[in-house]
Amino acid sequence: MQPSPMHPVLYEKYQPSGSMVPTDLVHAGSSLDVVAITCKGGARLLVSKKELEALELFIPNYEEIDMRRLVNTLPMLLEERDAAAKTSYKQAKTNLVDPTKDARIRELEKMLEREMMNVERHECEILTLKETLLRKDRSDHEASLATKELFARLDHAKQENEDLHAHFKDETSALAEKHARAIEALSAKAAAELAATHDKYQSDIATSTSQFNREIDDLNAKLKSLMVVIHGKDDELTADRATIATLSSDLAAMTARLEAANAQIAATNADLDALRADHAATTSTLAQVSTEKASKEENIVALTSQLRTVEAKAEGLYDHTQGLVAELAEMRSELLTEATDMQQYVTNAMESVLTESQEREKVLYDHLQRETLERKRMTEKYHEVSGKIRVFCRIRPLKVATNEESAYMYPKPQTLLVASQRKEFVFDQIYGPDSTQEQVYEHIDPLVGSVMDGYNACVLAYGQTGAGKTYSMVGEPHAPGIIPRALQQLFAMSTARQLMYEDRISISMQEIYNDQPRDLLSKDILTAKDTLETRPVSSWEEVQQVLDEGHKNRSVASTKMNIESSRSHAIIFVYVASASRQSLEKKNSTLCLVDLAGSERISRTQVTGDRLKEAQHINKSLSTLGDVVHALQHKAKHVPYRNSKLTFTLRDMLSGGAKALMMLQVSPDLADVGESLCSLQFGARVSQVELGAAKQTSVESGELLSLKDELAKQKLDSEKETTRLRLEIDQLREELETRSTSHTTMTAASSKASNQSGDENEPADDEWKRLNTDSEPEPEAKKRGPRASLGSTSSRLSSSSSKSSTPAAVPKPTRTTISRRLSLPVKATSSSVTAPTAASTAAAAPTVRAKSHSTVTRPSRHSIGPGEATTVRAKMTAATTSRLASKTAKPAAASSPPPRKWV
Ligand SMILES: Nc1ncnc2c1ncn2[C@@H]1O[C@H](COP(=O)(O)OP(=O)(O)OP(=O)(O)O)[C@@H](O)[C@H]1O
Repeated sequence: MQPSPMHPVLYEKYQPSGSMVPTDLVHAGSSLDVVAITCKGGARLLVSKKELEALELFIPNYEEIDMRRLVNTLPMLLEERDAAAKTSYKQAKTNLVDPTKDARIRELEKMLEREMMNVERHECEILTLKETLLRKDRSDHEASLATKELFARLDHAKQENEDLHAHFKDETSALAEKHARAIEALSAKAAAELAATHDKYQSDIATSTSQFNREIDDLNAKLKSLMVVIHGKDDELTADRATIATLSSDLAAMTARLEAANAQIAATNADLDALRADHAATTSTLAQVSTEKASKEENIVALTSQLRTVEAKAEGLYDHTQGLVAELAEMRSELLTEATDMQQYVTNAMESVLTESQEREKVLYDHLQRETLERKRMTEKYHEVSGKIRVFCRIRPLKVATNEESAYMYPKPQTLLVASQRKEFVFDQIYGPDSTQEQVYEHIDPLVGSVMDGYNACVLAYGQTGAGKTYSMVGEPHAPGIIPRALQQLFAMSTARQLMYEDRISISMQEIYNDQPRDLLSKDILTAKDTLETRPVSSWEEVQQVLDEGHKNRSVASTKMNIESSRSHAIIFVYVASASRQSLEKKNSTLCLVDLAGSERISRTQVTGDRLKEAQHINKSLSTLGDVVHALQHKAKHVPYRNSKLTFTLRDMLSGGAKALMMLQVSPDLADVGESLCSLQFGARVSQVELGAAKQTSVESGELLSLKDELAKQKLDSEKETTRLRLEIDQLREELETRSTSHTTMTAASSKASNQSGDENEPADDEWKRLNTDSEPEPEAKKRGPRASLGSTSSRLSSSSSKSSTPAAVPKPTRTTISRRLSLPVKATSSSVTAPTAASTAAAAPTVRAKSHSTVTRPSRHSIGPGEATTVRAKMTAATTSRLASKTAKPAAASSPPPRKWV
């Protein structure tokens, strides 16, 4: 068999390392006119001789060229060679025509054309196969994309499932069903989608596989047919074998690729299996969830049934509760009514308790008031009965300028300790530097009140100069002292009892300056014959005016110890004449308020001139006061009242007829301790004085009036008796004259006895005369005379003699207006006192001396009463005396006390 002029290009790669060309190829090449050439890299290529010729013609260094390039280039080279050969053939034909060769050439040309067509067809087939493979790749890619999408959706479904699951846990039983349905729907949908996708994918794969298989089958069939053609054509198609081999190798490659695709498909299937497993797991989870759901539903059913049971019970309970609520509302309304009643009851009870407690409180307060008053009364009574002079001690505050400590301590109540001297003094009251005027007056108030009950009372302030006597007695505008308070109290009491009593109050003021009494209202020096000017006052305003007037006239001077020192003893007499509107009883009492001049140590004050004289007089009068106190303390028979004008003026107040209180003023300054000690010792002595029980200066009552009638009757009887006795005496005288002289001795003895009784009043007159002329102490023998009775002051004040025309020559003191002591506070209550009428004033005990200094007779200031009583008493005395002396001598004349004068 002739080798074809055109061999298909077959190439094979051999080992460059000297491996031999296969013998069959060598053989085939030789037999088929094929030559094996070596290309670049030792690759062996089988080429036909024509091709070799063309290579040698056009590419002589073909051994250095890549085998593939050579293979690709070969057809072109052949065409070139053919074209060159044709050209040369045409030239030769033109030169030499060979019909056999021409036919052969034509035949070869046709064969070549056929072969080329075959090659083109094969190439078309290969392209078709490539296209099929590409389509398959695309379908694989699409399948993988679909799978990915499916996975994504599955993940999404899983996520949703998880979300729903998470939500499922939190949802209540009411939402469980809905949730489960959603999960179920989603699961079903996902499963359906998955199944659909899977089915589609499977069908796609199956379609692709079947198509591919069909194509492979077709290709195999075609290959087979080709092989058949090739084998059928045997030698002619040897060249085609290479092509078939190439195609086979391509097919093998494609098969490998197909296997790879199958492996990929398997992997995809594995993924699908995994997906299925996931799906199965999801399905099992769903089944579990469904189971749980079912169990929950069962629970819900059970709970629902329980709920129904409970609801049924609740309904029953609700009905029961409704009944209870109604009952409760009823009870509540009942309770409310009861509570309202109770509240009302409690309110009423509380009100009644409150009212009761208020009444009780009022009763207790009244009781307390009564008790307090009773205590005061009892205290007063005690002092009244004991007749002691009360001593209140007051310590003035330290002067601001001096920053010293106080000289005193107060270890116990009513006790004062002079720290530096270690001496203790006990007084009825002790007022410290912080004490107020109110506190002081609180304890003086009962004493002043007793004046309205008919007692005489005296308050006298004693102490060293500057110790606060005037402050306590007079006070200051913002802190009134004892005098204004006492007068206000008297007016207040008078107003309070005006329905029961008719009170008339009048005032006298005097000072004793340099042992010379002076009327502060009339400004006159008082002599023995003078009486004090008395001003009736009916209101506090009037009192203020009188006090202001009197204080303006006081002797005050500035000293080293006190800027405004009182240089005289100031005495205020307040006369109270009361008449009971019911029993017609009358009482006259006097309140004596004394602001003594202050004692001073002349060596310390170093005063000279008038001040020295004043100081000497002050000290002397105070020392006579000490003598009086000493005498009273030791109950001496004679009390030296007459030794000074001061003691003589105060004799009634210091002799048992009055309640006396001494305000002992002391200075807290350490420098004044010496003087203070003297004052305190004096106060201690005074506190031991017992004046005797004070008596009410009662006077005239309705009983007394009837007694007076009886006395008048008795007087008539006694006068008759006297006449009868006189007759008897006359008869007896005649008998005596006619009888013997032996009766003369008896008559002489009776006349002697009569003379003795007439001398009894002499000491009082002597004393009176002595005091009028001389103020020196009386001899002891003379002091034994009877003590001046309370009536003496009254007698003094009731003197009808006119004022002495020549006052004693006393040096006038320097007078300073003490404005601070004049502005005493006004109390509205006092102004309401009814002013006594002129007639009643005239009828009252003190007879007022007019401003014109005309002297009028004033009855006793104290207790003696009107002239009738004195007359009755005198007549009774006369009757008794005449009765006693009826058998002895002539009756003695009734003696009345001589009129008492000031000095
Ligand atoms: N208890 C007190 N509270 C406040 N000040 C007081 C008190 N006692 C006295 N004083 C003041 O002390 C000073 C002297 O007082 P006061 O003039 O009353 O003394 P006195 O004893 O009357 O003196 P004299 O004997 O010289 O007249 C005054 O300025 C007075 O205001």
